[in-house]
Amino acid sequence: MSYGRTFPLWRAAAGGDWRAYTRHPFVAGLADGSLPRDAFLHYLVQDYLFLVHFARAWALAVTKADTIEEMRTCAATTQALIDDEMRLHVETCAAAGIDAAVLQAAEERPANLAYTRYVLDAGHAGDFADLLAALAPCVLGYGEIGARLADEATADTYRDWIGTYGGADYQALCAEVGALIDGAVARRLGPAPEDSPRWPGLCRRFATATRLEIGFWDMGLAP
Ligand SMILES: Cc1ncc(C[n+]2csc(CCO)c2C)c(N)n1
Repeated sequence: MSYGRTFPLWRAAAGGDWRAYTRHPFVAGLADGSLPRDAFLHYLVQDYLFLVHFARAWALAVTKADTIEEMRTCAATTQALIDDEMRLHVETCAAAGIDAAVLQAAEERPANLAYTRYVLDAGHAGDFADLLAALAPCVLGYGEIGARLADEATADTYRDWIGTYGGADYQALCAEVGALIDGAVARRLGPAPEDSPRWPGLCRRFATATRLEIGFWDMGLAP
């Protein structure tokens, strides 16, 4: 999956950390069904809290956008997050006896806090491009993982999760976000963004968020 022009460059700049994120043992356990159920549910509860803050980050992106088209994509992503993605969490947890009140009252793990607040700070301290560089590993990494597992999964234990991220709707969102990033970077860094003095900083933001994704999977394996 390339999801545009910029993402493959940022992914390459993240080096081995990208592979450690997208081929983490947690991901392998989703693919072959060996991930213990309690680890998965613990991850989902933390991920619900994560999504609350990611919805805030995409809403912040609306306020940092420069064009109506950028605003529209960020507003649509905020809504999809709240209405579609969070539903997977709420419904899967409800089926396991974890109701909405328990989800909302759960305590955030430090790895979760670190990641979500890093992304929000990237948006507060920087501009739209900084925020997108911090958001990209999350959106596009899950797209890459979902597409691969849709092909390679050997068990259907976690088919709902895999179907959410490997499915056509989510893959279309990834293509849209990839195009949003390409346009935003071209608009702010010019036609040869790799030559801009801002380029290394954006690569660094992407790489940091990638490491925080690894930390999130690690946390998932330690209920
Ligand atoms: C730790 C963690 N990383 C990424 C995602 C995936 N994700 C988060 S927000 C969003 C919608 C668009 O931003 C998507 C797909 C997740 N759920 N949990």
